[in-house]
Amino acid sequence: MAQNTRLFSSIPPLSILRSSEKCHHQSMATFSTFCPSNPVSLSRPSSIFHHRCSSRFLNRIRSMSGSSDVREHFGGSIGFLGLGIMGTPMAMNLCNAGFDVKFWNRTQGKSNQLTEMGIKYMSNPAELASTCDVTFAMLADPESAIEVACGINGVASGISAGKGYVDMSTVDVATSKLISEKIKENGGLFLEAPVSGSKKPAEDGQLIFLTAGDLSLYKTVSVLLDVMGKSKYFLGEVGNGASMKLIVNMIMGSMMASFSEGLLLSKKAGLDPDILIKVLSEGAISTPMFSMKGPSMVQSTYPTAFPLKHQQKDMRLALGLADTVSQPMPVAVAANELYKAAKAQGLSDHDFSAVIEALKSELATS
Ligand SMILES: NC(=O)C1=CN([C@@H]2O[C@H](COP(=O)(O)OP(=O)(O)OC[C@H]3O[C@@H](n4cnc5c(N)ncnc54)[C@H](OP(=O)(O)O)[C@@H]3O)[C@@H](O)[C@H]2O)C=CC1
Ligand SMILES: O=CC(=O)O
Repeated sequence: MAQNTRLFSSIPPLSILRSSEKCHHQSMATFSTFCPSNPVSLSRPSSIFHHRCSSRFLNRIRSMSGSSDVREHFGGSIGFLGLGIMGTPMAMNLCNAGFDVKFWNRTQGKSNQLTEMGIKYMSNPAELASTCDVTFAMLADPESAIEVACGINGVASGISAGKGYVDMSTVDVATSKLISEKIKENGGLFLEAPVSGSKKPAEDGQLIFLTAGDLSLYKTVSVLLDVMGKSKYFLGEVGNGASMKLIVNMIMGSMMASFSEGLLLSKKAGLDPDILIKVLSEGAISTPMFSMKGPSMVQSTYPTAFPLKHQQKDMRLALGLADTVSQPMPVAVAANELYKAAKAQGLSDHDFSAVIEALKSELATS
């Protein structure tokens, strides 16, 4: 107990500001971007904010599709880099809400859906960043995030004063800081904004943004984050968003490994795994992840929403984060070994729930 007190007392107090209505931020006048007629006062100084979108306001923004209203909230042009499982629906939501969107993807052929919607393809990230007011990226991993931002014809070589770069890829703190420095050296503003939520929340505009970095850019793009998501946090210094995301995904990855173990044990013990899923859904450890992924796991099918290779990347990066603060991570280390084994079995591009296959292989050889 005493140890816990010491651990948490070293963390600055979080004054997370909540709003039940998107336009009724209870304590922050500076965040009235969407609702200028609704100024509110700053009750406590803080660099950490949380805004929840009210469905009423969200529906209004979404119903503005194609209308000029939406441009009153953000009149600039938007670049989008990385049209994978997540990037494609996110870019489509921005376009459907009436914003002016252009894009680039490494493999041009994968983005036909967007070209068919009339979204213009730019020849490289530098050209995209130089012609857009704000450029978003949703890339696979630290390597691709660095290459696209800092490489030849990268965002940093196209960006200039007043333009913003928002990197939503899940990366580690060092990568995010490196990209931030490069963008700032070239006069741009930087916001890291990894997301919690998978393919379906991306399609439905229900993501949770974990942002950090330039506060003015956060304010500028708030309306765009609200089109793509249901909730957003501003967590202060660059690196805090990355860390928060890695911790969330480390927990998720460990939970999935443990869930897999339970499903297999129920079967071995002569129980029906489908009933286990039902029991879990009714109790205190109920989670949408178990209810949504469990039935297909029982059928040994893993339709990809969150690729297993990305979950293993997040486990690895979260363990790296723990290393920097010398925290032992026995549960996550064990789970990471399973994801590595699943990758070695060729399951990288399957959904991360395919980690159960690595356990099945262990059982078969034990
Ligand atoms: N899927 C999910 O449920 C979630 C994913 N995330 C995170 O979001 C990010 C994107 O995930 P997701 O959309 O699933 O991933 P995908 O694997 O579907 O897409 C990855 C994207 O990165 C691009 N890319 C990969 N390597 C390079 C490179 N070297 N240079 C340029 N572009 C590259 C790919 O381009 P190309 O088409 O050419 O291959 C593609 O556009 C990841 O960081 C992931 O961890 C976060 C929340 C949920
Ligand atoms: O990063 C994955 C997610 O589901 O969140």
